[in-house]
Amino acid sequence: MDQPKLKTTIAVLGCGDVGATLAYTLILQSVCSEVILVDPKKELLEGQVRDLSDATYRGGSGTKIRAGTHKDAGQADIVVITAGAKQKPGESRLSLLSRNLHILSSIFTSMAPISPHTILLLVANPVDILTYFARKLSGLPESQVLGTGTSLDSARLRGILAQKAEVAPNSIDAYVLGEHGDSQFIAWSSAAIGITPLRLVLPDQLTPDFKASIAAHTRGAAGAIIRAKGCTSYGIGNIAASICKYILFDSRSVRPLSFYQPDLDCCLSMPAVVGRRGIIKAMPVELDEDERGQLLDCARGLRAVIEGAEAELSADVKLEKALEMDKGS
Ligand SMILES: NC(=O)C1=CN([C@@H]2O[C@H](COP(=O)(O)OP(=O)(O)OC[C@H]3O[C@@H](n4cnc5c(N)ncnc54)[C@H](O)[C@@H]3O)[C@@H](O)[C@H]2O)C=CC1
Ligand SMILES: CC(=O)C(=O)O
Repeated sequence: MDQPKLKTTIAVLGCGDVGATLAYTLILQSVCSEVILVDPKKELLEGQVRDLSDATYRGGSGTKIRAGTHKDAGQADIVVITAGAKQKPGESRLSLLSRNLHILSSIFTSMAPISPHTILLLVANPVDILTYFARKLSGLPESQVLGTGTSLDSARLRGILAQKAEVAPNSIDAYVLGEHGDSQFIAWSSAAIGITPLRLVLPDQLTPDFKASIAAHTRGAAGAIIRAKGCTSYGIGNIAASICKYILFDSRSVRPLSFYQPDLDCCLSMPAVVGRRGIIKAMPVELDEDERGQLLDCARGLRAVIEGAEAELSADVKLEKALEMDKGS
């Protein structure tokens, strides 16, 4: 396994609610030696850097924080993309696609040339679709491009199952897989507490109604928080920071992450081993027939969105080329 190198840099693109919370968590947990923040809102960027710097002066975190450009970010060990619009109450993640795909495309233009060793971690929504396009736009190997995917949904699932089973959340081994969005599904057939299958721990409770209510809770968690406070940031800040730590420390942790699935031709979440080179390998998963069907439905839905977005992106590129030619003539 690789040894962590001495200077480690994480660039966080977008320093709104999610980017700033992530940067704060990276500092508190001493994940890297340097955090570079990038945001076109100059005043906000300067304010966040000054405020976050104040958190580094006490307690010996050792992490330095500074403002940077997209070009600087392109040379970082990890680039975390939180740049983009967020959902308003009642809006779906997919409704952000057009806006956030344009932002993503402009980010890769500004970051070029990107270091061939950089790992890209997508957070902005719709995260599975943006992960798919980040892989194409960056030209990086597919193992180096990943999205937080259903890690946050899986954490939420752990939380609710821990309450029901009256055990600590970290004793729950259960995953939400597929899309970080409405077509996500819970892999109930492999859910366990310690080494005990969930069906033995909750023998009377594990009915179709119970499963449906847990799935609705998990799927609806973001919407409920956004209605209450306008954004979600702490859960994702902690999760994205942990993924950065798994990468830089080559920890080989197994997490549900969004990455390219060659057999489905899209990015969605399945369990994977995470280490210094990004996705080290996909873990084999046993799904029952119903779960397998849900996975295929999820992939079909994501493929349809990708095909629509591909047309939009190529129209965009054509328009940019036409404008360039116009300027040149
Ligand atoms: N994957 C997940 O589990 C989660 C994803 N999100 C997503 O994260 C994204 C960010 O959310 P918030 O931070 O709450 O939004 P926000 O609006 O507070 O911050 C977004 C920031 O991105 C910046 N930005 C725009 N274009 C940029 C560019 N080209 N380069 C760098 N920065 C740029 C904006 O100026 C803004 O400051 C949203 O798409 C949201 O849906 C949020 C929570 C969880
Ligand atoms: C906003 C979002 O994607 C989440 O909190 O799950």
